[in-house]
Amino acid sequence: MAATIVSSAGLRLNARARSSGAASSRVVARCESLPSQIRPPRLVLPLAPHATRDGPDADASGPRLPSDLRGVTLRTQHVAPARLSRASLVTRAVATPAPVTVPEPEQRVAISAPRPDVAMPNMQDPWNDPKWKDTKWTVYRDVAYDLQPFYDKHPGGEWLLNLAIGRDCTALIESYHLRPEVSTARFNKLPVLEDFPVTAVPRAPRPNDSPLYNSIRDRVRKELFPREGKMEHRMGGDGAAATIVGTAVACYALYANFTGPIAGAMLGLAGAWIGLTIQHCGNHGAMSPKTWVNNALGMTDDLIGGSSLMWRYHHQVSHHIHCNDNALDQDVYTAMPLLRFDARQPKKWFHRFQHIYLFAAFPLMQLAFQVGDIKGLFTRDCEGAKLHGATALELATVVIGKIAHFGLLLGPLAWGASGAAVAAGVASFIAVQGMVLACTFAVSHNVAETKVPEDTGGEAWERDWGIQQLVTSADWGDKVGNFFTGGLNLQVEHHLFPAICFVHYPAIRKIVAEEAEKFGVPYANYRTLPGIFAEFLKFVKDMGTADQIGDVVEAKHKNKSMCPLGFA
Ligand code: HEM
Repeated sequence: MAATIVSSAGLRLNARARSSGAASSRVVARCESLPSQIRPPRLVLPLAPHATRDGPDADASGPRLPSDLRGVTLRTQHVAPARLSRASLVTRAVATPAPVTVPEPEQRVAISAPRPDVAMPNMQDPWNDPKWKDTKWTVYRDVAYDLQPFYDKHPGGEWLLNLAIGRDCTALIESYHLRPEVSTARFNKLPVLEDFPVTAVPRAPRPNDSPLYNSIRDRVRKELFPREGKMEHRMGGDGAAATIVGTAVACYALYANFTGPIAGAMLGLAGAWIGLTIQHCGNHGAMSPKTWVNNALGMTDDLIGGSSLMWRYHHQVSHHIHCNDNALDQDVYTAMPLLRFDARQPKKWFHRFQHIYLFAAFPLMQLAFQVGDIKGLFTRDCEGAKLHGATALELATVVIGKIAHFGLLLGPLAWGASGAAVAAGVASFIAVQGMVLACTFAVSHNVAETKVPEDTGGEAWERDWGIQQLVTSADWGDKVGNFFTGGLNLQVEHHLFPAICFVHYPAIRKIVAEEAEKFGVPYANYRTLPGIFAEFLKFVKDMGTADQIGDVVEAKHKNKSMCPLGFA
């Protein structure tokens, strides 16, 4: 049996069904109509591998088929491919004989992407309703809670808890706590907000509904951290932290005494090392069991020119929860229109040169962050996530951080360095740090196999979160890369376990690889940084000319302007 399914984004799926017995046949969905350079060889249908959805009576809480395939009776089958290649995006499904229903074009529903922290259209607005406006509300699995009684008691600290305020926190809760039964049990002690308009709050993904994720996490708990409750998953990074801080202090001493482009470049390298490692892991609450240590290390981001507050919202709420989602992960769309990292974004004539001018744009990344941080302070919005829970102290860190950062950079003027030497040193610092950070961040989510066409997974919150993390991230290198990038080279492991200290990722990686193979989910893995960087450049070049796929999906920005100055 062979059928052609045309997706809502105009993709043509050739569903080949080979008879393998009277009752079932095997279907391989293959994406054929995209230009070869942007097309993953096979299309992922991110269904939970052991889950079934056999028609309209299936459990409503279970995984849902991509909208194009609704009507096709599919039952997923556990398949262990003989060899996992970095480019194989495979889902095989066992189909019970049933007619393949191809939706007519007019029946196709455009994917809407309500912004996660703005009221759904035509619903009550708990963010602005005086009844709820000042409540520290959160929604966990369709129930609204008041977090106030837990405010000073959260073992992960107040700043992380604040991320949950004013949104559906399900994905944050279930991806951050290694013992989900402990963290979710705490909800039983929190006041339920009975008449809260829960349906007005856009739903978050539900990691605990992912069999793949649950399976990996169970093994990580049992095999790597059997002494449960001892917080060992947040230990082990002290030596790395001391080395990195020591290096940064030494580089600053060099810069202070020999101010100029070379010392500025050295300081830029040290700043990038901080940015990749201790600030990142600290802001995730994963460098230490002590909250104050995580907060202090997290604030090194402010010293190197970023903002720890903006980073927590941007990175953890927007990027981690919706990794590589075209409309909800701000890392995908904020580089537009300058850089096009996704074929679903509109193409401009100059994108064909982006693989060249990218080398001029990346060194300026930090300047873009500076503008974004200041804007975010006024708008209480970092583009991908509103700062609903940010306290006055957290907001103050943005201002204090900028003063400290520029104070350090311009400090040599106070003890006699010339303006030209300081200017050269600062320029060199900004360019080197920006280049290193941008390159290291970008490769992990911008190679061909990390881009899954939008319409393969249904609505953002419906997708299997575990599979979504695997198929949108790529690993490279091993322990050495892990030390120098704070685990960002093992991006898949980092996305699955953001609250585990990076020193444990190489061990977790073995479990991830085995489970991915068992579940038949592709796991992208490059041997070296140059290897993945070459693929990244090729991908950026391809994106410069690739035809646009489908409609542009944008998050809806109802209540967009919260800023008295009219920003946003
Ligand atoms: C919204 C309600 C939340 C509740 C009820 C809650 C509950 C808890 C509980 C009970 C623990 C101790 C866990 C254990 O001992 O195994 C914990 C730890 C922790 N929480 Fe939360 N939490 C919430 C929100 C968050 C958020 C939004 C984040 C991150 C963005 C977060 C990050 C952490 C971290 C990093 C720890 C440290 C220990 C660990 O890794 O389990 N929590 N939380």
